[in-house]
Amino acid sequence: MTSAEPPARPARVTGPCRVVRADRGALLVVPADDLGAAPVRVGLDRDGLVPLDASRVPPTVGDLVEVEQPDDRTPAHVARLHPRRTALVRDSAGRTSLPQVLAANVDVVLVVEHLDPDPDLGRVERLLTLAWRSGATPVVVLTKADLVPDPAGMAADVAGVALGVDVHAVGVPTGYGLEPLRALLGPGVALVAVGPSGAGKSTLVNALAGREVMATGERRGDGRGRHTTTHRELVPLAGGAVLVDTPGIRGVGLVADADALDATFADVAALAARCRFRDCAHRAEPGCAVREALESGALDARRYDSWRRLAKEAAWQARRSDARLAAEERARWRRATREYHRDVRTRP
Ligand SMILES: Nc1nc2c(ncn2[C@@H]2O[C@H](COP(=O)(O)OP(=O)(O)OP(=O)(O)O)[C@@H](O)[C@H]2O)c(=O)[nH]1
Ligand SMILES: [Zn+2]
Repeated sequence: MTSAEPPARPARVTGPCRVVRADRGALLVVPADDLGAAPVRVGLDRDGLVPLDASRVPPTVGDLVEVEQPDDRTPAHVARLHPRRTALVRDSAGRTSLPQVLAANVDVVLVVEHLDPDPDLGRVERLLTLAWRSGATPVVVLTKADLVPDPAGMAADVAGVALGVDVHAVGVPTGYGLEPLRALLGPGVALVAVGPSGAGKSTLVNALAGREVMATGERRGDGRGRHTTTHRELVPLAGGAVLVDTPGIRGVGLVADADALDATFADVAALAARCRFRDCAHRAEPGCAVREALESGALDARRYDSWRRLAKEAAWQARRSDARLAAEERARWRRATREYHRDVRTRP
């Protein structure tokens, strides 16, 4: 393990750096223009937060930070966070906490689903919504193509629920379909792979990387944690691309919002826009374009149910975050009122 310790006097890093791992008290960073460089540890302020515009936020893997070190005797510190181009978020369970940013500045979200057993279309729609919400470009990858007779036909079926998204079928043992995915690994492109356990995320990423960068299902029976304290979570791949792999991303749930749902379900959104009433609930209202499409068969019942379910989740999350905001607003008022009364009391 000693060989993995950083050198006693680490290389000086200043200027824009990418976070390759974020821990409670410190960041591991590499220069933004040399993502394959050996990571350097940079301490954080006591609160673990970093200035971003007028606020302070917890930094996360993938973040671009500005590191300053006036001279060799002063430890390097993080001066500020660059605004995030994209953010993969998880809705945290706490009542007061905001959605947790699992990774920042991800460019491509690989939505990984197996062809054998049959792909779960609802899960693909769910993960596409998560990907759209992040601001990154989703790409669907259907694995285990080598195990089914008609991977192209199955991919066409999935493409029917993944509007505006590239869908690729791949079989890693035979190399089937891997070439078009390699084309995604341009310089500086950051990817994540999301999907259910056993879908083949690690196998796929390792095949693209040409070496083992993600531990596969078989290799983790040894009881050793994959994540040691010096383990980077932003891993260089071939072609200058990087993979973001954290324990949290593997099992990420849904954070939906109305815009992300409209992107995933552009067909249903277009129908809903044609309903007679703007607040149509698509139940029994006259002039409901969604119900008409369901009845004529133009809209698939499974897809409609999937949309309803995710829309309900999104609405629930929106209400919950409204409740949080209201609670925070009340707390701010209480503080302000208390300070006002204190000021009045201490006035000469
Ligand atoms: N035949 C075939 N098997 C595959 C393919 N991709 C993955 N597998 C197998 O599926 C199993 C699960 O693959 P993993 O890559 O570990 O799956 P994962 O999505 O990373 O799973 P977690 O680490 O649990 O999230 C392994 O036994 C792989 O060998 C494929 O394209 N074809
Ligand atoms: Zn309607």
